[in-house]
Amino acid sequence: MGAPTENSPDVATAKGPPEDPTKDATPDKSKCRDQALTDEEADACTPLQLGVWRVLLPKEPASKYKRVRSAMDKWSAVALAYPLVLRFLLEIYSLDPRMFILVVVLKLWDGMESVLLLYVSSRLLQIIEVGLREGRPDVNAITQAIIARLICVTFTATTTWAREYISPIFQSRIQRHFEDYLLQAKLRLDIPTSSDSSSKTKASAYDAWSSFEGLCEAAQRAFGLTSQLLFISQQKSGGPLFTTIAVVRPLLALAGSHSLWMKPHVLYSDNEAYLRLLSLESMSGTYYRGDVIAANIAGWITSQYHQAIDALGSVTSRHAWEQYGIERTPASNIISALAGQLPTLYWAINAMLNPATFSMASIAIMQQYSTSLNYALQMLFWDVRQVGKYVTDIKVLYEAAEIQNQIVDGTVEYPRPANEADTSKGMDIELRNVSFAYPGDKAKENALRDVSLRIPAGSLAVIVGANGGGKSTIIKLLARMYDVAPGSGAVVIDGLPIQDYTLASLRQAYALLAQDHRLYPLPLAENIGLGYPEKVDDREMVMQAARDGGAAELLSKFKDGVETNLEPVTTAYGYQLDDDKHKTLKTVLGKLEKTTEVSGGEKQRLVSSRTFMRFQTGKVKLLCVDEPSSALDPKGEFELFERLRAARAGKTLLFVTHRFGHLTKHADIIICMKAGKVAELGTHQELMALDGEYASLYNVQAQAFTAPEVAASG
Ligand SMILES: Nc1ncnc2c1ncn2[C@@H]1O[C@H](COP(=O)(O)OP(=O)(O)OP(=O)(O)O)[C@@H](O)[C@H]1O
Repeated sequence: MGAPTENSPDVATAKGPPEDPTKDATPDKSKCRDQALTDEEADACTPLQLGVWRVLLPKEPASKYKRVRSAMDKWSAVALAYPLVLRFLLEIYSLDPRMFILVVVLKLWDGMESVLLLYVSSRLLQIIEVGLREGRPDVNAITQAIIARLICVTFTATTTWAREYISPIFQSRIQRHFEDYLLQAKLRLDIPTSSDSSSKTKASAYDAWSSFEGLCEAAQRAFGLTSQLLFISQQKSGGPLFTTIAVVRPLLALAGSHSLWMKPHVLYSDNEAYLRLLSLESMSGTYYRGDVIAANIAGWITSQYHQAIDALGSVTSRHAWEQYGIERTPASNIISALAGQLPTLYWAINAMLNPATFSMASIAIMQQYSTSLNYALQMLFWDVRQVGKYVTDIKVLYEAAEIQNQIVDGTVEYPRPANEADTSKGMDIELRNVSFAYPGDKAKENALRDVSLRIPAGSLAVIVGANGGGKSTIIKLLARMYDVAPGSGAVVIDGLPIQDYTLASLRQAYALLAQDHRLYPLPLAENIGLGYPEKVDDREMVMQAARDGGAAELLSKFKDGVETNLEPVTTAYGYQLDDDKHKTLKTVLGKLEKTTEVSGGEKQRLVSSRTFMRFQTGKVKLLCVDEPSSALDPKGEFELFERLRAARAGKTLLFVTHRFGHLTKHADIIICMKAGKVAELGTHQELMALDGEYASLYNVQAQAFTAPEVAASG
């Protein structure tokens, strides 16, 4: 992104007079079309500009009738989801029936207690009123009312405590249950499905709890409001007319309330000056520290930052959620405030028409009723509006287990019986006219273009070529991390299309060693042992794998040996720690946060050991090695390749590398890739004789050792 220019619409606005935050909050279709939206997308959205923020809302139907229909459709969808909600509630009930009932009863009681408090308070006020009027307080009645109020308050405090005490326990039960369910749902997803942004993998166990709590809350509010309405409408100081008047204000407030928070929307900033500010600000963080210091660009960052501030001018960056609710005129605020005075007006008119009913207690009671109803209604509307979200969350939760993987499982077990395919030497691989583009890829050219090649069982094949040539993509297709689209060629394994085999059996026969493998946040023994999960606890096998992978020496460096967890999950968190006053706490926090660092090469050795552990299954028929040696020293690299070659019996070996030497010398077949195509194919001698792409890549590296000055210094 370049610096803001005069032509940038946002920057141009920024230089104008201070702007009314809601001024731009009008549909602005032309601007929407200016952005990176297709015509179809622009037609489906209503864009708003709120300061630096651009908000895209789904288009509402134009006519009022259609809007009402659309709202009704939304609610009928919520209503139709009741079997799912019932399933959800029954599932939670079955986790702990007693606790479920307790939580629900306590919630409903919460709704009732405001009515009880209203009753006791109004009773007390009436007794005091009578006492004042007669000049002689009814001590008995006052005592009784106060005792009743104290009991009521104590009971309320106890139930509140019980709710607070029980809720976290039940929340943990519910979350653990759904975490377990989601863990399984997510673990079964393949790479294209889990990276698909539209997939339902965003379900969370916390949402399960909050949906349950929210549904209980909505039920409690509805229960509470109904009991209040019934109670107040039957009181002398209340009555049906008063009740109706008292709910006018909250109803008006509801009709006039605009909250972006509750609406489906997409929010982003398209203000170049603001985006530049964010980028520059992020460069002050620890992530860029080293680069910023080395390049000595602190001064440049500061000056660019000031320029971006000037360019932003007075355009507000206050969050769009806060800006959205601001009205353009005070009209609705005034109407709502006046509506809030209706109960007082009612009381005043009533007092004038029926002076006998006039009393200080009655006005206090009315005020109480009206405040209580106002609050109960607002809370009910708030919670009921959320019900749609809870129902959606519950749907998403259950859909997580039903997501169809994009990689469809086959039916044939690998390896096939010996009479159908001989796999004793390893896996036989063929790519027939394969073209492949990554899902959602924006590149002009496919990652692979009409690639045909054959790697006979037991061969040592090496793929070389320039960056982005498609080398790793071939390996990913062989692991069925992705599938070739129908009609774009075929990957054939031992004579059958790769899709025919069951994924589990195929992956057992496959070992992948790549440069970007991660260490799991588990002890090293498990990190290595998980190459062969069934034998993960067999320390002898793990140590053998560590020796083969070149990690044995490294393991002996750690106090806890193979039990060391290099990257444990950290939960330590410090809050409000002062550098001077809380030195000890800071030291403790520092220790808790500390992870053990190992070098890139050492990490690679641990990951390589996992591959050697996998060899011990005896089922590996294809070993794919994708540049695992970039972090290794030359000796480590040589030893790794030698040990991998030594373990090649019964396996096809496929290496991706940029380094010519040990591997290319031993290769039965070299595949030279360029821009997604097979540029050349053959042995080292054959390709050198061609004097093409391979020879040119080889010569660049060879020159470094044969150039005259090197030869002279040697
Ligand atoms: N996950 C992905 N999504 C989209 N495009 C990708 C993805 N992975 C790779 N590509 C693109 O596919 C093309 C081939 O990538 P590939 O990783 O196979 O190249 P390579 O030959 O292994 O490169 P290198 O030598 O740099 O590792 C590149 O243009 C790359 O940008």
